[in-house]
Amino acid sequence: MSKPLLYSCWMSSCAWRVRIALHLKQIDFNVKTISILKTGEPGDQYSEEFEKINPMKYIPALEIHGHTLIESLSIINYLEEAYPKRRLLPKDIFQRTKARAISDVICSGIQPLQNLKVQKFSRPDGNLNFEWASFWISQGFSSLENILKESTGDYCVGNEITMADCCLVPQVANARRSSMF
Ligand SMILES: O=C(O)/C=C/C(=O)CC(=O)CC(=O)O
Repeated sequence: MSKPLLYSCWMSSCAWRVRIALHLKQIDFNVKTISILKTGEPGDQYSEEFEKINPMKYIPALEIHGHTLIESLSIINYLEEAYPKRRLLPKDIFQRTKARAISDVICSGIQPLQNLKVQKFSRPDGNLNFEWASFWISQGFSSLENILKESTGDYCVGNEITMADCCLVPQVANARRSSMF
């Protein structure tokens, strides 16, 4: 079998979630870089070639076993089912639901509000809008802190790494990049 191929970019928090999951599950993979932010020209996610990979024009996408998977959480859920060895969801059903909920909060409630295209659309000059990004990340993190108070141990949910941690770490990096800290 050829190695899985991840369409990724160093600055993409969405792709980073999947990179963490692949590494935790010790799955060897190749990377095809999609530069999502370029000066003076559209990022590679807008190329005709990449639109065929993911019509949403977002990374990540993962080519694996002859299939192309999109959306970071769907990909992580696939990895969890296909490669159960190093679990990313707790055994307990309520802990599992918490891990999924925290992942959803980050992936649906925080990150999309500071996506590159959203930041650019929020300014008349079409440049990145760090003030906008910081505002929404800060709002989201305030709520997330309260959610984590109920679930956290060494990690987001209890004392085992879960998919919630795969989502949190890259989001903290996004916050740093938007000069929140
Ligand atoms: O906003 C865009 O044009 C593209 C976004 C993505 O490809 C998703 C992504 O990686 C967003 C991020 O984590 O920065």
